[in-house]
Amino acid sequence: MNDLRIAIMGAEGRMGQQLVRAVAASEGCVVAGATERPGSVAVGKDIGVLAGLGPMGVNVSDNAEAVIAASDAILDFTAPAATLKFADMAACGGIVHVIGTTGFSQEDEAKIRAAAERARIIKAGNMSLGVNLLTAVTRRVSAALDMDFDIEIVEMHHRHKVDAPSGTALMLAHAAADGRGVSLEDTAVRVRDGHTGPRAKGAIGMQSLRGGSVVGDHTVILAGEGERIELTHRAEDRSIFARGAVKAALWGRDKAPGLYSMIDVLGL
Ligand SMILES: NC(=O)c1ccc[n+]([C@@H]2O[C@H](COP(=O)([O-])OP(=O)(O)OC[C@H]3O[C@@H](n4cnc5c(N)ncnc54)[C@H](O)[C@@H]3O)[C@@H](O)[C@H]2O)c1
Ligand SMILES: O=C(O)C1=N[C@H](C(=O)O)CCC1
Repeated sequence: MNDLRIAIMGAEGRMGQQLVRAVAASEGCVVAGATERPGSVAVGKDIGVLAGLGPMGVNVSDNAEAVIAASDAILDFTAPAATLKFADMAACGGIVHVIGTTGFSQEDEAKIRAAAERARIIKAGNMSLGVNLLTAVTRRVSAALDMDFDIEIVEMHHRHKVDAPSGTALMLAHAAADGRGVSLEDTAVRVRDGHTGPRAKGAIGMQSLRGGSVVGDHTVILAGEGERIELTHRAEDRSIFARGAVKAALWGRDKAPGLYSMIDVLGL
């Protein structure tokens, strides 16, 4: 089988750099292209040099359409507006689109579902093995406990993060809601301020902290009368997300068009 030709979208970003290194270190795939937003100082530069690996002979382009047309898969950790454009382009080519971007609206999510009728999209708010295991555990524990246990999800990220709650917190909240057999839309509480009154029974709370260089911490708290369970994951290095994204691209190469998650990729 030929090596999977992978393009990195947003190659200059915190995740973009990790993705270049992860693809270069993996068997069965090559870095075939890289993009950045028009006007970025990275455009025209060798992606291997930018990632600290030495020349790779692949320059960063601001022409996403051309890069996608020459790729079998794209790894996309950019921004919602960019990801929606890439989803259309990836759907035209029927290629694998790994979406790590977070912060989508409900309308954005509907557009991604529509693109997945033609592309093979693997999308997750967190691509690490640990968080996807935590997601599976959260679903199970939430199913086992009754509504007398209050569920709160606390996340902390670095000062540059622009969306809240994190994509991971939303994944965990959806898993808790699924486990309980309720809809997250009906039970989520994202903000508390002022005279809130007592906690509503069955609410699933999410709280976001921002500061410093924190890569990503998440805790699911299940608080009952006289006892409390806390399930925590701490990301120490962004390479865990990048390795998951490469695994997802390789997994997706022989799949039918559709919208998949890392739970599918990892078989959890
Ligand atoms: N799913 C996961 O496992 C996971 C892990 C880490 C980060 N993320 C998410 O990935 C996204 C990026 O995070 P980051 O910390 O790398 O951010 P970042 O700001 O460092 O990187 C984003 C990059 O995308 C580029 N970009 C924006 N629009 C573009 C366009 N139209 N074409 C090409 N490039 C474009 C930006 O110039 C920037 O270099 C965020 O949504 C974040 O929440 C997800
Ligand atoms: O750094 C970020 O931004 C991260 N985003 C993802 C999220 O929103 O959960 C994953 C963790 C890091």
